[in-house]
Amino acid sequence: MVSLKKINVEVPDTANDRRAILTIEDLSFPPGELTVVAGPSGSGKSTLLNVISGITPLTSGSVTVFGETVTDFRESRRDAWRRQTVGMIFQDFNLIGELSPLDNIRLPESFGKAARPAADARSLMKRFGVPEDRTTVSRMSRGEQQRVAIARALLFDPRIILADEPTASLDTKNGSFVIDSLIEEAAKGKTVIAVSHDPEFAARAATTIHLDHGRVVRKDRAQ
Ligand SMILES: Nc1ncnc2c1ncn2[C@@H]1O[C@H](COP(=O)(O)OP(=O)(O)OP(=O)(O)O)[C@@H](O)[C@H]1O
Repeated sequence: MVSLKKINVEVPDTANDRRAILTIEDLSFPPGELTVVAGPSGSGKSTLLNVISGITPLTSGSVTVFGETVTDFRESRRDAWRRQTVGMIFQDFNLIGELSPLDNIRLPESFGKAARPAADARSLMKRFGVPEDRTTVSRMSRGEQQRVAIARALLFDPRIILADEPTASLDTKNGSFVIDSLIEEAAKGKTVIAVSHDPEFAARAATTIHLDHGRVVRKDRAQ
């Protein structure tokens, strides 16, 4: 379980000195489920993902993941924790264009030791239908690049998967493939949280959380 308690994130603001961009009293994300986070631009969706992964520092509050209060971790421990516990998938993929798909998938191995052994990158390529004959990812289509990004996010078999608009720049077929893959991961017991405006995503999620002005304004549970 990922639990957020009494979260407040403030940023410097020229007009008011400080401005709250995320305020959450109590919010939990259960394992084995896909949760979609929706809301207008600037409502705090990416900030919420970054709070869970420990990238954005809190002004106050705590994030507890499987019994560990990760907001108490020192930076180096949090980095190591993130590497082995959180898989991140981004709208713009964050791949290195000059590297091959295989090297992109293996990239997290070079960031330091992880507690869990890395999965076989070639098996991940097969599972996600990544073409094996491309020398660099810059020569791949967006749909193919997103498959590489998903495979990379799963390299250390993370218990949490965070995806920021992972279908936004994809056509319907590739978008559905991404949603299917994330639902498959949730079915294995992972906590999957995806920011998305895509109605297909929300329709297939166990829960959709709506944010506005940094606050949860609605929570829809699938019937
Ligand atoms: N480091 C920061 N410093 C100042 N303001 C920030 C910072 N990070 C985010 N913000 C502001 O916080 C608000 C929420 O940003 P966030 O990126 O979480 O929104 P979002 O819902 O993901 O938006 P979008 O859908 O446009 O990506 C925005 O007004 C943004 O400008």
